[in-house]
Amino acid sequence: MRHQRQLRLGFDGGTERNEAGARRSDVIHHYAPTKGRLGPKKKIEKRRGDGGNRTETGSAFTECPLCERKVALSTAERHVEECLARGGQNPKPPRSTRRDETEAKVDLGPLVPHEGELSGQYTWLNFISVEEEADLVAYLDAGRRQEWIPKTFNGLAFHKNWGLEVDLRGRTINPARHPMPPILTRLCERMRERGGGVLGTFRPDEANAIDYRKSLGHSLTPHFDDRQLNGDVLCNLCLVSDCAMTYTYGKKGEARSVDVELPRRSLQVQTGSVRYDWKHGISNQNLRGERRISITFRECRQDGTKEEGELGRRRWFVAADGGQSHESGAM
Ligand SMILES: O=C(O)CCC(=O)C(=O)O
Ligand SMILES: [Fe+2]
Repeated sequence: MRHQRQLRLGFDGGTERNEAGARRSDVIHHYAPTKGRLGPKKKIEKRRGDGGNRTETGSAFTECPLCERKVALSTAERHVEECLARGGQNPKPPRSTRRDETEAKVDLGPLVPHEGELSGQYTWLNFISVEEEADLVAYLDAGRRQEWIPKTFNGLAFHKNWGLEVDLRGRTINPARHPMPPILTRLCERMRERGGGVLGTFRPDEANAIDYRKSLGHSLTPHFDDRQLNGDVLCNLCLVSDCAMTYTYGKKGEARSVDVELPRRSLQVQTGSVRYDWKHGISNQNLRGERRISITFRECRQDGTKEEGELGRRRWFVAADGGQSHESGAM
């Protein structure tokens, strides 16, 4: 059965009319998507007066009523247009049940792919030596440019960051206040030069370190690193002690979960399905030692900023019913 759905679209303060000349309160599209997966109650509706960055639940994401993917408010307009053009077909169906076709063809170099269902998850064992690990920890603890600071976002721990700064609330990418230091850029070069096809073009321009203390109850709550502002590849360097990272897929109650061991001095790579379809987190009990440090390397999607600029003039206010997102994961 096809459901008639209502999509109410609008523009932010100062822009009373869209390009077609319609008043913003008049811009209502009715359409019947090809799939009837959504109930008739489900609608996207604009909300006025908050700059268009947050839904009523405070989320920077909303659910597309057509494909049901979570999309950033800042990119919702383009997404819905593309989705409409596809007749409501999900533009990126979850890939969790199949391995990326590229995986078979790419030279993996030292990357060991997950043996089970986590397509796009790789481990590079002994990415750094014992001496390099000691130097890195000493560098981080010396805190000459930045001290460890407590964080509450995505779970309690201490953290610091380098390189471009992703503002998850404002949906912008800002210049670096703390440039990536040579001790980290050397590691980025190693990833690119020795990491085979998966990392061959990886040029991280941001990194964050997290310092977990088991006795303080630290953990990493399940999250996606930002799927609009961060790039396709994430690399987590593991220091001081081992842990198990838990990947979860699907809605609460019916979610599948898979634990992956992350040995100290290894580099974990997340891309493809594991990066986009599975949340990742680390429970306190899965920290194997009293202290664990991770450094996560990412590429920012610079086009995310450009898009934000282009859309700045006519931002969408989109609030999906109950559409609170668990995104906003990246540090
Ligand atoms: O601690 C880790 O290994 C992962 C950290 C992480 O997921 C993040 O910073 O987004
Ligand atoms: Fe993460």
